[in-house]
Order: sequence, then C-alpha cells, then structure tokens
Amino acid sequence: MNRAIIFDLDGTLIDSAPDIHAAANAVLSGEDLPLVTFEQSRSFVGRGARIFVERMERAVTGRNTPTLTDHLHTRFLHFYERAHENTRIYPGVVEVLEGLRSDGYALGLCTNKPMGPTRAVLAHLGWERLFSVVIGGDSLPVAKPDPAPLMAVIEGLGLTLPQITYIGDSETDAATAERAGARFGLFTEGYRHTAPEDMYHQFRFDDYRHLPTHLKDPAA
Ligand SMILES: O=C(O)COP(=O)(O)O
Ligand SMILES: [Mg+2]
Repeated sequence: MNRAIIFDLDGTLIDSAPDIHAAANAVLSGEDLPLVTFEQSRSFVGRGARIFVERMERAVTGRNTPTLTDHLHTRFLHFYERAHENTRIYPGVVEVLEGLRSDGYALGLCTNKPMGPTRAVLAHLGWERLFSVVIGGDSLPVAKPDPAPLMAVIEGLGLTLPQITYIGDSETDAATAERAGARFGLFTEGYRHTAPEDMYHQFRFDDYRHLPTHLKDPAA
C-alpha cells in the first residue's frame, strides 16, 4: 500500500485558470498589448510561469523577444502572487485530502507553479500545513516534465517510488510520472489537451469521491 499521495496543483486540486487569466491580462493591458482569451490563457498553463509568458507573448506579438519576455515574466509574477480571489477547490477535494490524512497517508505537492504564488495560494486556502513537502516550478534548476521535481518530493518524504502515487491533470504530469516510473492517477477535469486514453496513467477519475477507491486498488 502507498504511504504518500503526491498531487499536482493547478487543474488538479484547484481551478486557478480564472485568476491566471486575470493576471495575464493585467500584464498585457499594462504594456498596451492585446489581451488573451480565457481559453488561450488556460491552454498556456502546465509548463510553469516562464513558458506561460512565452506562449502568451507569442500569441499577442507573434514572436518572443528575450528582453520583452523577461519584462513580461517579472510583471506576471507580480500579479500572480496576488491572484487567488477566483481560485476554486474542485468539488470533493477537501474531504478526500482529510480522509487520506486520517488514513495515515502523507501528502506531497509537485507543481510547476512558482513557489511564491504557490505559497500564497496555499495560505489563502488555509493549506499551509497540509502538504509535508512542496516543490514548485522554480524550486530546482529543472521543472516537470523532468522527473527530478517528483523525485525530490518523494525523497523529501523519506520514501521510494513504489510507495507513492502521483495525481495530476496534464500531459506534463503524465510525462513526469512516466519518466519517473511512478504510478499515476489522471484527473480528467483539469487543463489537458489530449484525450485521456492517449495519456500515460494507471487509473483516471473525473470525481474526487472516486479517488480513494482507486488508491486502495493495488491492481489499478
Ligand atoms: O504553473 C503551471 O504552469 C502549472 O501548474 P501545475 O503544475 O500545478 O499544473
Ligand atoms: Mg496541472
């Protein structure tokens, strides 16, 4: 049986797309650049803040200019740290996390969101002490889909690969788990672009009430 469950954050535990969209357009309007749609903004999420900004810049200017990317990135981080007013926890998440804790699982967080905004949103949600180990997109020199951040969470928990399951919503998370050789549960209601059946996973779910059953099934 697993000793810990490690979660992705955006699109997995929380729907932060509205706040990320607002932060993106706050940056763009401050620079007199065209705005991005909600759908565009959501499709840029998954590979961390720098790649989000590069995708956004390319969408509105047609290219990436390193000095402008640097500037937009700095401005984005400024707004991102305050962007959680419209962030919502997915239904059933709180009950499941509490249940896992009382069943003796440790909880870890492995997100590509930078640590500043991650800490800010965890504090906003009252989740500062929920996760024993938190690794963000800028915690290490490499980010997901490199498996190093996931391995760092496992190591921080004092565990080994067979003792954990990773839960995430995106192609990035699936690739991270596959490259690490980790058991992966796909939450299908987040920000993926690919059909679930075409993504690496050992089980998938669209409702958090079904997660504990999957976790208890060693064959899943
Ligand atoms: O910030 C991102 O790009 C994605 O964040 P996530 O890894 O929590 O989904
Ligand atoms: Mg995600």
